Amino acid sequence: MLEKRVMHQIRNAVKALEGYQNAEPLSRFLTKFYKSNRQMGSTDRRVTSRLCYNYFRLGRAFTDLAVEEKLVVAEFLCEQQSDIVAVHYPAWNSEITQSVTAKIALVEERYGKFIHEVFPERSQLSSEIDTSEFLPSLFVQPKLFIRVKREKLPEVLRILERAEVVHEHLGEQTIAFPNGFNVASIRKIDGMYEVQDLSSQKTQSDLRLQAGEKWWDCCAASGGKSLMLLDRCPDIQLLVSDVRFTILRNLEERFQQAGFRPTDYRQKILDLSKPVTYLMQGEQFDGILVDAPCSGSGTWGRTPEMMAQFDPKSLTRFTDLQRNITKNVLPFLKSGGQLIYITCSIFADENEAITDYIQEDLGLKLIKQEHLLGYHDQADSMYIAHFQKS
Ligand SMILES: C[S@@+](CC[C@H](N)C(=O)[O-])C[C@H]1O[C@@H](n2cnc3c(N)ncnc32)[C@H](O)[C@@H]1O
Repeated sequence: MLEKRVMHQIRNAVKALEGYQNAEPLSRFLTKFYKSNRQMGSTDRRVTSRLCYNYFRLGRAFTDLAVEEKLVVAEFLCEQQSDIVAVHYPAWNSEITQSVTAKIALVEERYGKFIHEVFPERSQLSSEIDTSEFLPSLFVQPKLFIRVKREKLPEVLRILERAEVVHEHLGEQTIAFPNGFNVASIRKIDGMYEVQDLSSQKTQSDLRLQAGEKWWDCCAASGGKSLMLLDRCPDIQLLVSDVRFTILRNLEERFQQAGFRPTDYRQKILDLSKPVTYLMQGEQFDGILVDAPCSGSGTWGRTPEMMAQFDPKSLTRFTDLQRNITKNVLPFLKSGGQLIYITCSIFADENEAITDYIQEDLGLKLIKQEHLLGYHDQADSMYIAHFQKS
């Protein structure tokens, strides 16, 4: 019976993996896959998603193994209980609750060294990244984090406790939930929080903000960092911009849900890969936030399919864009103003090398740079550098 069920689970996962063409995020593909395979019930869908995500957590390792065998290895490394391991490799079943490091050793006993093959372009990693901690963390699904509005924290904590929801209050405004938790199902806290990774929440801890200051979030996307700025200091004058019109529409919706009115901020569509002087009417800002487009390599724990797909040549496209964006916003920063450069990358070319460029070529003074190493906390890893214009 168990064997039959496991065969069925593997068949579903293999079918999904064969259909996935790498052209879109795995989550989007799986939603479509389940729509066109309506016979799959909720358990089938849950197990298929888990198997596919675990499969991609092996990154570029085990390329010579059959998909079925790779699934067994992935389940062993990523899970604490697995019928697939129990059926296909019972010798590992009693070891499955061991630490990831111990399980890596067991896998290496059977297949030889593999851990350094998981992550692409390891030689490019910022020197701050400790691979002995980072690589094993790739087999652990990150947690879900929310940032609660300052004034709503006691109420949110009360509601979560009454509803007996498993959560950790990590201090200040941050609450963590086990991975896979559907926070939207707690309707009573609607509008009181934003889903935002722990490291992302830490990017503004050192920021000095004063009422009346003019700030520009120039790669705003749907406004995660901007909402945090306004939460810290609602009386700043905020401009948000992004190259994509559709994304700013999402921002408007999100700001509205968070209780902000369209008059609380201004928005522009700006392509900062080119100079934008003619569109900025001589504006000057006290602070500019550059949350730059990047490889996203610090977030691949959430999107492990990207590890296998990543094309190292795309790094130059990102680093050129990062240089151009920082250069093109600089004329609009007041003298004495702050520039905050952020990536969710762990590659030195997108982090320290851009910081060197901003200091040496653009002439800004580096105040502080920091890697927010999420692998200690089941969170994303990010980089932040804080500059001042003389
Ligand atoms: C890392 S995301 C920003 C995330 C956002 N700040 C947040 O906290 O949710 C980078 C953004 O840069 C934007 N971007 C990409 N190319 C750009 C360009 N040439 N000019 C301006 N923005 C650009 C992307 O559309 C994307 O929304």
